[in-house]
Amino acid sequence: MNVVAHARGPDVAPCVGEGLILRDVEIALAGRRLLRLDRHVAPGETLTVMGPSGSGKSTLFAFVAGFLDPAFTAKGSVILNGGELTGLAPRRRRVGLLFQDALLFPHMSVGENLLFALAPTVRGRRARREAAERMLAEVGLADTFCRDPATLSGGQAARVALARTLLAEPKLLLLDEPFSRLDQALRAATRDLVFSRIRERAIPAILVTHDPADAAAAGGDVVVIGEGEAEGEGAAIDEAALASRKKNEALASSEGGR
Ligand SMILES: Nc1ncnc2c1ncn2[C@@H]1O[C@H](COP(=O)(O)OP(=O)(O)OP(=O)(O)O)[C@@H](O)[C@H]1O
Repeated sequence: MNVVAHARGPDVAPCVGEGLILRDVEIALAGRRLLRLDRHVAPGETLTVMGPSGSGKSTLFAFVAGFLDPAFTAKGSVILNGGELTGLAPRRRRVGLLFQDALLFPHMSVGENLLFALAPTVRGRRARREAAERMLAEVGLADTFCRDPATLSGGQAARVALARTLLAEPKLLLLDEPFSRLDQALRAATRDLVFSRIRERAIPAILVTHDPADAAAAGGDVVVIGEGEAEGEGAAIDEAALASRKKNEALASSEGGR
């Protein structure tokens, strides 16, 4: 067990090189700079990126995941757990993505969707099925292995998408407005599930959202990119993030004291 990777709390500094570093990342389109970022995201933390439509949020994800359109030029480093990602083929980057839509394969059962993504390190038909069943139980969907994805509610489909992403054992998660299609009640529950799994597994994550409540639930730093940045809106976002951070730190220190 890698105890260091799971250690958290205000008094436990992450080891050098852990997590995600975006170092002097600059992306330009037709010679005009779209965005610049210089950030460290510790294991289990989520950096929230906000900005108006067209400010480059999806482009940032494409760059980090390795499928940036050649129309853009990019500079800088993306370093994950000490290793440089830029230059690696997308499938070798171990980046998990969650989108607005669950994007489940409609011709496969829920379980088959999960098995499709399962890391190849789990060998043997039975072990693979058990791993998928365990993950479904973890997201509150035990006994849905044979279900047709078309029969799931939006919230259930979002949970299956999370389970599928986690089964691939990603080292980094990119969350592209994954809660925006859910109604208010489901949204809160799904957010809690996603961010608790991110913290438990000590995965660094980046969240793109337009909703300050998502940013607050993520609990990490918030960056606002693009020309549309409004002072008042930024301040409200920072306040929400700060309140959530304080709550997380209080939780972490009470856990550490146990
Ligand atoms: N393949 C492409 N070729 C040229 N320009 C592009 C391409 N893809 C996106 N763009 C432009 O790049 C800019 C950034 O787009 P991007 O999709 O990253 O914005 P976004 O912040 O994710 O927007 P939204 O919130 O609407 O999803 C926009 O001006 C967009 O029109």
